[in-house]
Amino acid sequence: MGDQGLSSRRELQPWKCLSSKEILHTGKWCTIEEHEISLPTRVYTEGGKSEMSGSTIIPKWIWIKSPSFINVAAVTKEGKWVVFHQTKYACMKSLNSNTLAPVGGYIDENEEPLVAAKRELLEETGYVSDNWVDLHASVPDANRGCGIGHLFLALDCEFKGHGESDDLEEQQLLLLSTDEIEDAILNGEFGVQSWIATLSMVYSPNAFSFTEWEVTLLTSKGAHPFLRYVLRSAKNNLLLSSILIMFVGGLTRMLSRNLLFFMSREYIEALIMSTVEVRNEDPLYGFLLSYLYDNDYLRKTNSLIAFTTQSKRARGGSYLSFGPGEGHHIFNFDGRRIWMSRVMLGENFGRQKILLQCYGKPEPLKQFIAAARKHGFNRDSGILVYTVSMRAMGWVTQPNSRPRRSLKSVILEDGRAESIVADVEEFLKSQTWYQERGLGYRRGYLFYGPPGSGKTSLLFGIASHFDLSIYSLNLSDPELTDSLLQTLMNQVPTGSMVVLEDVDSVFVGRQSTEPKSKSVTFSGLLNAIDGVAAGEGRILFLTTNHKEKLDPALIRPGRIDLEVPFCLSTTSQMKRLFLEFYQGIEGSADLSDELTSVIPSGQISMAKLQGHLLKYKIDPKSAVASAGELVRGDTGGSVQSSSNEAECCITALDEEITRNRAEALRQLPGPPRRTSCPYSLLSRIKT
Ligand SMILES: Nc1ncnc2c1ncn2[C@@H]1O[C@H](COP(=O)(O)OP(=O)(O)OP(=O)(O)O)[C@@H](O)[C@H]1O
Repeated sequence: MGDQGLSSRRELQPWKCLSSKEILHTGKWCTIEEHEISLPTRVYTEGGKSEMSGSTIIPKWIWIKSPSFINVAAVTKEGKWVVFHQTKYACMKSLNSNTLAPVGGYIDENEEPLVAAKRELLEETGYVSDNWVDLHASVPDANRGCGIGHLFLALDCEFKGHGESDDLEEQQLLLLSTDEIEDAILNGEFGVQSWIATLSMVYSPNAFSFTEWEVTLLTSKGAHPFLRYVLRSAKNNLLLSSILIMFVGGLTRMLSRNLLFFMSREYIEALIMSTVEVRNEDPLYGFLLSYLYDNDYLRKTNSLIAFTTQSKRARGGSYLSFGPGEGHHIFNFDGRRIWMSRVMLGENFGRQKILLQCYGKPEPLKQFIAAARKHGFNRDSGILVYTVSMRAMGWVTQPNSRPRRSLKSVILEDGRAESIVADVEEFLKSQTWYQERGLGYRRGYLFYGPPGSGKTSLLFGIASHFDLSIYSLNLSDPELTDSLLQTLMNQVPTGSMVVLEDVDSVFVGRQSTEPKSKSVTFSGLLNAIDGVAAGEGRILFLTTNHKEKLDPALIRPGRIDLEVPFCLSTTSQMKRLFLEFYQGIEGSADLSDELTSVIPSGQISMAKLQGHLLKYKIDPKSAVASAGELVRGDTGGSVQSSSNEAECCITALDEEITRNRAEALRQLPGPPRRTSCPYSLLSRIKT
């Protein structure tokens, strides 16, 4: 009707507010007013013309005043979009869903919108930017007002420290790629219109002042800062702008979206460059960091990160190391140029990756990684101990996380350590044997006995001897759930040791010692040990001071194949520890006899004796002279001791081995046993 369909715009008559009355005031968040409105009336005449004809009065037009606000589309230097995954009251109540959200917040009284935008960006995310683009100001509600929304684009954002958001909702900071933002907009993941507007205005090729090519250039990782500068300058310079827009815009429009992809940096990179990615879950990650620093590859870098590495050589057992900081680094390896990026994944710093790139085939990268690995293993070659990071929701380790321990240094009754080691060895070489018989390729050991009797020490001795990694689980971690435990067990590589220490402190019988905790249940633990998800080829070690508190189901054959008792020190153990300690000192042998005449067998733990000897490092005579204080009124452990306990303990081990052997043989299925049967070794253990 009338002037519909014309592209030229004619002058329009605005509504007039004749009077206003406040009907509700709730402090700074909301004031509701009644406005008396005069509404100009236009009538359309024949021939499509229109003219004003008086006015209509609306006596009570509801008008809402609420604070103006800002929204910021923030893009990091690496080309990632900083957004939140949030639960918002209105989105939940009206749309029944969580939402993605850009940075946003209300403008304080007398505050400039840009100042508010900078403040909110820092407070909410910890990022700052020197490159701001004022996108637009608009009202959220066409009829009722509700303040003004000022929309901004912040480019080249840099992380300066953790934000201190005063937002009330639960939220999670995300760093998304441009593709992910596009998908999220199109999939309706942003639940508020001003947010969609903020991001679309930047992203959409035609919607606002930036072309798609410009956005790609402005937000792409590694875009040359000079190009960014030229582009932004061009926005303020008519001549340069025209040339650039003619050139870039013309080119962009000539090419279809798909063609643009083929010109993209990623595609060109994929064509001419090789990339290797290393995640921090892998020990290689730590090896790479140390290798880069130790070999001076980072001399041109001024962004470093410091960390501590354990060392056998350095005093105090550790030394300071440096690695490349977050971001990009370039170095030459064997005459080849390598580009390296260290990237933090997601909103927390528990998960990281390193990207290594070079032109052409990946050979230089492979050689570089092999060299870093060798360097890592050679440097101090400690044992890799993996623990669970709840932030990373997985296993994490550092190179050389624990120094090695020789088996010789763990003093048990003669031949005991060797027997257990032989059992592990037989298991490690019997994978085919297990497979042929359809048996789960798993073995479990229970180390039980008083504190300080060498259970943990033997674990590390075994790991060092076979060069195995240790995956250590803390079952009492309240964050650890049944399903996470299953996932973790499933991730343990073949031929690794899984260690659950002090199980009795988590479960007495089937009862959790922390009844209110949401952590692992007893059945969850059993499933993780031998359920479908239990890792193949893993060796399980449970340790406890109180075997009697454990539910028989936990240690039944199949879950635990060998129970190994540890005892308070026997006479022969004490003698050997003493002689090890004072080796080379004359008269030690006689003194060791004297020591064992003062301390009867089965009275104190090896840890306690070791602690005593440490007080007299070079003075064995005084160590023996004061040894009486060790046995006066103290058993050295929470497990009741008796003078013949050590001997009982030895007998117990013999019995365990016999029981295990019988049990194992009973369980063997069909095919005839071959000489490589792992249990053939058990007959060797029993002397
Ligand atoms: N049999 C042993 N031979 C050599 N050293 C030992 C022995 N037992 C204990 N020690 C020493 O005592 C300390 C504690 O030992 P360890 O942690 O292995 O004991 P544990 O049995 O695992 O104790 P807990 O039950 O409290 O965990 C270590 O420093 C270790 O060197």
